[in-house]
Amino acid sequence: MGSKTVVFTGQAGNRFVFSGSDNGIAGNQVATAAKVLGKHSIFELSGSRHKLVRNALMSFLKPESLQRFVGEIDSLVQKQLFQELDGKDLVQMVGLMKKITFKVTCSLFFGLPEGPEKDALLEDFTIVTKGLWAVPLNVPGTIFYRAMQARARISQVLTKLMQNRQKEEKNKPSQKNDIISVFLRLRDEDGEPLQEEEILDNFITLIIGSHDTTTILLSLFIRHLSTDPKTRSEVLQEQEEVVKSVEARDDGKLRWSEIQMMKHTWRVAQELMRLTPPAFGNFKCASRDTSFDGFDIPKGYKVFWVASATHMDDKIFEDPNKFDPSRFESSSKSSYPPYTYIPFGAGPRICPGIEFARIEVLLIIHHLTKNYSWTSIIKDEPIRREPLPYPAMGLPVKLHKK
Ligand code: HEM
Repeated sequence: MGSKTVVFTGQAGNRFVFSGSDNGIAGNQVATAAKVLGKHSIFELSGSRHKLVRNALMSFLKPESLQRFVGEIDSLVQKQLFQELDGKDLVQMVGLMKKITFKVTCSLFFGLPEGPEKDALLEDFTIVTKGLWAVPLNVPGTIFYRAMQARARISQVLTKLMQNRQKEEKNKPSQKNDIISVFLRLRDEDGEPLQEEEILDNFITLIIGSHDTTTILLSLFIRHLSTDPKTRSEVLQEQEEVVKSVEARDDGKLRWSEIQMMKHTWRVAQELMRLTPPAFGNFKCASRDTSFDGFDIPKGYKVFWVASATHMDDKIFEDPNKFDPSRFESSSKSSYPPYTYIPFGAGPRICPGIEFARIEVLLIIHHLTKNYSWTSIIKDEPIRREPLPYPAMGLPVKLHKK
């Protein structure tokens, strides 16, 4: 990437990197990602502006708020899943999960209607994501150029969406509480609204931050269930209890209390993220001269933290290569120390989407296991990092309707 970079790999280093800007480490990405996401992206912000944008996101993404949306997320998941799977018995699961997570997110966050515009947007986000770590050469034919062109098209769609909402709100103020409304109503400490470009950069960041990471976790989950009968039967057993609980109610609708019942299913997800973190690590930047453990880190140096170094340390996670979701039971003796299990990062910049990812993953796994079983077409399909850890052939499976 052309930047001098310090790599951190242990608990003490993670604590230093994640503990906030007092240590001289800020959130900035490498130059390419900063251009693709935009200079106002939450990843680029620090101090009070970071707090302002983060608090706005959290007002929508915190568990207390998301509880109100469980019914809506569940309907969106079911609609997308069954629409895509109806009548099919051979499915590429990676592509399917990409489509479903993208459509659910765009509907819930932005109220974006179904149609060709949404499909084109998904294509463009795929192109933009490929450009995140490309060489920043903005000439026709390069990955970066294509990413910037796709970003321009995405900007047009999202700007139109924002402007329409602004007009609607002017004519008839509503109580809408999606992300667009949250950002349009947001005021800084001087009472000023955010500029259109600031909102836009953060919408793009939000979709990019949520899309591949959640798709990877779902793909790993679906892949694992087809190869590990013990885990499959444990997950199925828990999901059958959830089905009973939902069916015992008159309206037959899944609620927050049922999400809370899916504890083991989430532990399986946690263990999958320990072994294969969807985000291998992330870049930050030294905002001033600083030092760690006697080593100087000059201002401007990039800092990169790596999740697997602690996730696979046998002094932290006993028998680290063993797949064992029980490590995450709250009663577990082998509870891990802070700053060692970091699939979502840690500290003031810890991923704000954890709870949304948890709900979405649990609902998709719930409806898949309730309605289908599946077998992998490619035995032991490898995971390839390019740089994100996806099943190498897109995870084709044979579906069996229950
Ligand atoms: C399994 C799913 C996910 C994983 C593994 C994941 C992982 C991460 C990681 C590693 C970071 C960087 C933390 C750092 O460098 O300090 C991050 C930040 C972020 N994530 Fe996620 N994420 C996931 C889902 C989501 C979702 C669903 C959303 C949005 C709804 C989201 C939005 C963000 C945002 C906005 C940031 C930047 C936070 C800040 O700088 O304050 N992520 N995520």
